[in-house]
Amino acid sequence: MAGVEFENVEEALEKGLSGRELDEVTRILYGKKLEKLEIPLAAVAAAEKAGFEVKGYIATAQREQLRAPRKVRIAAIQNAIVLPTTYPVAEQRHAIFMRIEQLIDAAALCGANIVCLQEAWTMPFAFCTRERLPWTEFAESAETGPSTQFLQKLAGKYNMVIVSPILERDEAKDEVIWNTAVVISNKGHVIGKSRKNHIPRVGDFNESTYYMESQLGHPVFDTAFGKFGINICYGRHHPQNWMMYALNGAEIIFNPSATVGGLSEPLWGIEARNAAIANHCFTVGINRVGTEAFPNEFTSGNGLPAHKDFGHFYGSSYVACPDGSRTPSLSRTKDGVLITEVDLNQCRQVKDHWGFRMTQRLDLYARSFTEAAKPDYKPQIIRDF
Ligand SMILES: NC(=O)NCCC(=O)O
Repeated sequence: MAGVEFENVEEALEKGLSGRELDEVTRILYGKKLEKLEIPLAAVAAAEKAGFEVKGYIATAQREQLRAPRKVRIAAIQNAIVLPTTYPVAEQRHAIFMRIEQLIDAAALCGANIVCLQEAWTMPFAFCTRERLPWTEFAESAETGPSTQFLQKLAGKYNMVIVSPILERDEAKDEVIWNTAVVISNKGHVIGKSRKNHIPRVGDFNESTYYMESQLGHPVFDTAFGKFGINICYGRHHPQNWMMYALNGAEIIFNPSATVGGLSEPLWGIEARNAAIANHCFTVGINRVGTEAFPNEFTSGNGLPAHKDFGHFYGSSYVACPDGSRTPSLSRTKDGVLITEVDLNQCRQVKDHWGFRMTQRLDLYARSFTEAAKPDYKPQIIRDF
């Protein structure tokens, strides 16, 4: 989209509505209103100085007699690339590292326990080009690569778990490239990794040129601050993908993404939120911001002229809760840190209330999926002719 980008849906609602009408529209669209979390002055000052946004919310649970509250502060970080895509790879990456350090420092000031970065955060989202060099040079070892080493220091320093979605080169196995999220513990060691399960072949998202679907299943990481899984970007369109992380015990499912307004924006606020409701867990949608232009033109396979940019990455990161409530979004245009204090006890409380797990009938669907996956499957249709 050319010209000035529209800033934020919630701000537009607040400009147009007020009083009881605003409260009712917000309740119906967003669920129970989440209280604001006070952001420490040092974080506000750092954000103002460096030109990013910090917002905070609190998602409560009922008090229980036998379980203490399990409060965890989740930080979702969204950002634009810093240097043009024509700069040397090492310089582009270093500039992003420096920016991410500012954002993580601010998250730490807000007491973040788990931080998740956006998909392929170390690089421009160059997969639209279908070119290999220089973009594949951003790929690195999940266990020992530069971004892992960089984040290990911050994780240890701030006692925070960090989810780092990168372009991985599996140095131990055929040097193949993967779209991977590395999980770094609050002590600074690599706990493990999860890979993207569903690879897009839509619009300019030509990612199947670079990497294949994960063979690692749906790992859930049991960390000092709760159990979570990572459903990378396009996987959010697949309800079964969310469901499998939840069945493996995830209380939080992160959805680090890179997606543009022209393609997916009307779906964005629905999919992660619906997954939180359906699976009795918290979900965290994180999307990059900005417009990234590439040196060479590429086409979108739709008959329109070749072009050099992808369109606008609309940010709008948010957290959705098991009870259907959600935070407002971060900006559509600015880098930002969204801090959400959640009480993980809400997962089981909502599970007991709505009972979707109890009524899910996995055995029925297991049989149906097995049949539907057969090449000679006949859909169950009853015809009126
Ligand atoms: N990165 C990625 O998977 N993007 C696909 C587009 C979308 O799912 O919105």
